[in-house]
Amino acid sequence: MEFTDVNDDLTEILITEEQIRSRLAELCREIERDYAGKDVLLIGVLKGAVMVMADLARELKLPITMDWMAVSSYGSGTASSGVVRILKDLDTDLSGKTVLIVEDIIDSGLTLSWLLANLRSRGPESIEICTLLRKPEAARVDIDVKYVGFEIPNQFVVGYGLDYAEKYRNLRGVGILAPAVYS
Ligand SMILES: O=P(O)(O)OC[C@H]1O[C@H](OP(=O)(O)OP(=O)(O)O)[C@H](O)[C@@H]1O
Ligand code: HPA
Ligand SMILES: [Mg+2]
Repeated sequence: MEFTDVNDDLTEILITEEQIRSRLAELCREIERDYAGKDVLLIGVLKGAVMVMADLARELKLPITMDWMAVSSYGSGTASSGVVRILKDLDTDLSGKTVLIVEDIIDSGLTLSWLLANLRSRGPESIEICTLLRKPEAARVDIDVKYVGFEIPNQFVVGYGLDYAEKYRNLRGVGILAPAVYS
């Protein structure tokens, strides 16, 4: 699916495929510097982080392993319920591990703040966050995020893994969803 097929559903294309590719490459160079000599466990948060995980992991010139956790707080709406449910837990034991959480978006921050507390209690050596997108104006909790791709306005976005009611995840860039689609 390309943007042209869903143009009516979007008010604006916010970030193109090429901008994502180039920003992820910059972030990877930072991560490579910060983690030189380490084995990094990337933890992807399903389902939204699938695209960023796939591209980030292939761009990184570091020995990495991957694991996945599935949590959901949005269901089929556009606002966080604040209630985070684990739909699938990790397969990996985190004790002593160097962990980098990979997310598509930090919106209210409620999902990650809950996830961080949960993962920290499992005894990793270190734990940091890499997110493609962040909405500073939407933050309801303060989270220390080491790697941020783009700061975006407080509007509901879709594409590159991000969904509305499970749709639009396969768009190659990120666009603002037209309010008419969800109101
Ligand atoms: O900062 P927050 O307000 O908590 O929002 C961010 C979270 O919401 C989305 O997940 P969602 O619950 O939609 O699940 P999904 O990845 O399967 O779409 C997104 O992928 C983040 O995990
Ligand atoms: O803006 C968003 N779009 C899609 N999913 C989301 N989950 C949190 N914020 C968003
Ligand atoms: Mg979602």
